[in-house]
Amino acid sequence: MSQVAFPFAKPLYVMTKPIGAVCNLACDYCYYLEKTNLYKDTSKYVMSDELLEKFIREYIQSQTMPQVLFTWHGGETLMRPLSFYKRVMELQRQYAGGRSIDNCIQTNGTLLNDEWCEFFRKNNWLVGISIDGPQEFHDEYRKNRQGRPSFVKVMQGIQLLKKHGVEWNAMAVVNDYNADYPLEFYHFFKELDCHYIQFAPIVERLSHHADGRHLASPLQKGEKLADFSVSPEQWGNFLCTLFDEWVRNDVGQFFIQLFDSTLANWVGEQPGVCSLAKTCGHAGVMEFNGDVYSCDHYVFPEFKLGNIYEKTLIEMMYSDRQLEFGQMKQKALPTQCRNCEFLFACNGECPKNRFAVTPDGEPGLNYLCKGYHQFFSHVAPYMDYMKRELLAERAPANVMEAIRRGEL
Ligand SMILES: C[S@@+](CC[C@H](N)C(=O)[O-])C[C@H]1O[C@@H](n2cnc3c(N)ncnc32)[C@H](O)[C@@H]1O
Ligand code: SF4
Ligand code: SF4
Ligand code: SF4
Repeated sequence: MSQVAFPFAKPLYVMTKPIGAVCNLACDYCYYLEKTNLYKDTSKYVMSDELLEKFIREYIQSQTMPQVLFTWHGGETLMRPLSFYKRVMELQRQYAGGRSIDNCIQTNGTLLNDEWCEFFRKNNWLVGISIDGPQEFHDEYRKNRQGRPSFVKVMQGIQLLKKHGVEWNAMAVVNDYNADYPLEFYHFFKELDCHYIQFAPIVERLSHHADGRHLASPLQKGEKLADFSVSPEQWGNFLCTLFDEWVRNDVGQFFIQLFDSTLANWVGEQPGVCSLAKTCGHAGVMEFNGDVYSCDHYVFPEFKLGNIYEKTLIEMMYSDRQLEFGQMKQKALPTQCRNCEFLFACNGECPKNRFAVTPDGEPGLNYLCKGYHQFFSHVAPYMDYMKRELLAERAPANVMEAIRRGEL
């Protein structure tokens, strides 16, 4: 058995895939859908009741903190019946042992109905809805297998969540198609009265695997970029334009995860988004059959940590392999990043995107580097201002007034 670090100052965090990669949609850019190919000997990608109970018990008992966060992820989480999640609640109550338990669930929103919403409201679940902005942008890639778009259903789902007073936030991806319209995008979310927004860049490379998967593993070199990927220039312009609007009008009202995380790094706090953190490996993933992987974006055979029937969650999440996976983010930084004035904010971003080469030929540069560098340079004076306000125990939102006074 590998060495296990104990006790833990941080919560142990493992996202769960109760229906594996199975989904009622087939979004063109999805990194997860093709993971069913890893489990070809199964026809049912469904977590058993036995595994669910084992996971819930062990997950709760592995925590050293009084709060426990469960995250239900997919595939499409709502393809499990409501009875599955009612059972989750039952088991959590049974094994809570005095801890306070929170749940969040990520969904495409198309299967929501009154019953689901009542359940989420009653049990205080946080619902993450994937929606890529206005209809034209969303429907470009978020379709079902027959090519039918999903926007109308997602919007019906959001209306139901609102009607029932369910707490929800939006997850939007930025791709080649929607990246040039940051303000249309942002206004759409503001009109929806969505105050917590996560924007994630789409970066994927194509490859051929014998089992039928077609997205490249981070270990593969020289693979072709997928057309739906956002370009570094688009990403930089998207973030800067969005930031300009937000910093003038919406600080403290609308929370854009990447901006909050940038500010966190500016003041030396832990950022909320892993891509800007110093290390990786804090969030594992457990598949429907108990297989545990290093990260949701590293569900590849070479990054499997084991199976919960063979090793404990603690053994896997605190194994040497996982600790190395976490450190690799820093250790593998190219010289350009090590010398970069914004390393403290960027940390070289996600290692999965580090397939570019620096101008002097060193591999391992982040493909989005140019976009991030543009963004950090652009926001630096505002971040400096907000940092000063925070350090003086004043509200960072004062930055808006400073801009109006012409100080920035
Ligand atoms: C894989 S889905 C699973 C949960 C659920 N089916 C949903 O769509 O919300 C989780 C999130 O990943 C996003 N996503 C899909 N493919 C992506 C990719 N290639 N890169 C980054 N995010 C991606 C989706 O838009 C979604 O917000
Ligand atoms: S709805 Fe979610 S899991 Fe399904 S294809 Fe789209 S992004 Fe992937
Ligand atoms: S590999 Fe990327 S997605 Fe995974 S923890 Fe690291 S930064 Fe986050
Ligand atoms: S901006 Fe570019 S050079 Fe600087 S840390 Fe980020 S990826 Fe590296």
